[in-house]
Amino acid sequence: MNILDGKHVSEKIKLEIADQAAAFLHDAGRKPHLVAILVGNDGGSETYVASKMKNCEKVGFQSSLYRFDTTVSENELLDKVREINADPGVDGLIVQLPLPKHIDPEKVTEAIDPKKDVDGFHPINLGRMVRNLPCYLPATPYGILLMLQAYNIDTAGKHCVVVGRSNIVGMPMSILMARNANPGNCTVTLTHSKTRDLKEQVLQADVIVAAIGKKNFITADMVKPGAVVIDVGINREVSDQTKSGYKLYGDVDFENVAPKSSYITPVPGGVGLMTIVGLLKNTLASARKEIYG
Ligand SMILES: Nc1nc(=O)c2c([nH]1)NC[C@@H]1CN(c3ccc(C(=O)N[C@@H](CCC(=O)O)C(=O)O)cc3)C=[N+]21
Repeated sequence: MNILDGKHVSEKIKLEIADQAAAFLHDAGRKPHLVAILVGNDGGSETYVASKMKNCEKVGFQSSLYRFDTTVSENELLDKVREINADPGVDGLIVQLPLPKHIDPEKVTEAIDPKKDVDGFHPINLGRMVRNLPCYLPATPYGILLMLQAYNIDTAGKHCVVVGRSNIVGMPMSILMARNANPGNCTVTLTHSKTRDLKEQVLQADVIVAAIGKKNFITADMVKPGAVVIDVGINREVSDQTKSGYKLYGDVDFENVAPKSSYITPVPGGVGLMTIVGLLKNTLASARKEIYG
């Protein structure tokens, strides 16, 4: 069993990004600039956005955070998105999800200029991804691809079983793993809450991507010996054992699955850290006009 070390890989890639950000500053006279919009004060969202901002500073990006109260109207939020779209000094814009119920996340996502959509959530970027055209890949799937690449894991011809069909992880991940690309070239099964005999499906997998959102959902009896296990879960539980007051659990029963796997991502210290790298790489690509010119 080998640990896919998100800490190590993300730090290494961040050094490369920092070099490229410094070169961009030298050439363009400004830093790559990421803007985040955060609505309300969901505990998870607070931590992730804070981490994104902190990592921007670390690699020499400018970052700005716009906060809104939960009571903000959809129109007010859309106005802010349009204002940032029009600002030539901004390269990337993300609106942290989830949003309060009275705001349609689809409307907000589609209001973001696809050229600044460094989350890769806009239907234009999604469509371009499906067609294997240059685009911003969604940060978490992108981070997973970078992790597989970092460890030279060859996925061609393998059977990949994705568990969970969310717009931000499971669905795009299933498309990326099936594409004619490396990593990719897998035979993909996308499973979800209505899948029958889920255990039998997952047992077929050479590569498992677990993105369900339930602690310890993937147990050792579901895993073929030698499988590559990618755990996207970030389930928080209150704990007085940690400084932060909470403990993170993945979707995989790590303790029992790890000995059966060939490679496995830990939580924390795995996919979450790579997600941030995906976002930083998209923001740099936007500043350098690599995707849309
Ligand atoms: N518009 C939007 N874009 C996102 O990219 C987005 C989002 N909304 N909503 C929620 C998910 C979740 N997400 C994570 C980012 C970093 C960690 C991360 O850094 N995790 C650390 C630990 C963090 C901790 O200690 O809480 C780790 O796994 O080691 C996790 C999860 C981005 N998301």
